[in-house]
Amino acid sequence: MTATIIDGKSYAEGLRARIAGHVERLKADHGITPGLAVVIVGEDPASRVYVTNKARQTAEVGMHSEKYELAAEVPEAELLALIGRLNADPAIHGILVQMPVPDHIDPIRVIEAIAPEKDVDCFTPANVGKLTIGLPAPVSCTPLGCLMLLRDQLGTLSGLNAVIVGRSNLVGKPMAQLLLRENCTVTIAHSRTRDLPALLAQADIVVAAVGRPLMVKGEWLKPGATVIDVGINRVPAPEKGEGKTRLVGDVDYESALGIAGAITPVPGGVGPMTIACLLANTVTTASLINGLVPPSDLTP
Ligand SMILES: Nc1nc(=O)c2c([nH]1)NC[C@@H]1CN(c3ccc(C(=O)N[C@@H](CCC(=O)O)C(=O)O)cc3)C=[N+]21
Repeated sequence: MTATIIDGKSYAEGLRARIAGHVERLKADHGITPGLAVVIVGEDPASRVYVTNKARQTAEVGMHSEKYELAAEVPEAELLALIGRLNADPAIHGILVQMPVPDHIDPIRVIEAIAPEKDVDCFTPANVGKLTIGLPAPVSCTPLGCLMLLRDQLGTLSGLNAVIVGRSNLVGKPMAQLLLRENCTVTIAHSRTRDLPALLAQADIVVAAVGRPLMVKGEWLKPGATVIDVGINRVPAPEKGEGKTRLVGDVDYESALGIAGAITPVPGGVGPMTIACLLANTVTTASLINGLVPPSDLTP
């Protein structure tokens, strides 16, 4: 048996087309152009390319896009002041500060400065709380993208065993909340978990989000499991030439292919969904800020 490849890139394209339709309607019916501001601090070239891609895709779906590139040594107060101006700007409905920020800046202070109604990452305590009790609010982009792919693949998730590998605030914890809402039986495994293979042998759904290249082995999986690989690890690829690299996930893809029922590739799986869900969240916040019900196909 060979696993179905879950094409996140193509699902994300379709999602962006739907988002463009919602943006069109918000403009035509309500005079609202959803606006997203992306803020990056420092010179990391990979992050810059990635922020540029976000800005481009934002514009492509018809939204207003702003990009702020601050020097690595910018004082924390200056970043907080920018966030304050974006909070007050009626043209902006979503604010994303690219993480991580340089060491002299406290990420918690940055997150807490973002107005929860514009927090398209779902990083603020207010939105994490809303996610937990199921109130309408933006939902963490990567977990939302994973959930959309899982539903598309499986239909109902009710009653399935889901094992999430990784307990980060960014992915593992919000993913657990979303899967609980879907009536999955949820286990969060992490670096201190005693017997990961024994847990995975029971898992109908595996979400791997530990940031360790190729850690989850195909032999550990329950035959037919649906595997969502969140890892995006850049590793050396001497076969491509000296100094070259390639992207791999947290799952040992080659060995998983013969055992899983379905699996997301890296690249082309979860990554493109994360960006599309960022745009989806900006439509959601633009709707909520204006007292409108957000489109139901963009929220869990
Ligand atoms: N406030 C904040 N929110 C984030 O959501 C956030 C962040 N900070 N900091 C960095 C991480 C990383 N992240 C990615 C999203 C998409 C791809 C993506 O599209 N990847 C492509 C490949 C890209 C390539 O080729 O390098 C793929 O998987 O197919 C990658 C990485 C969002 N992050």
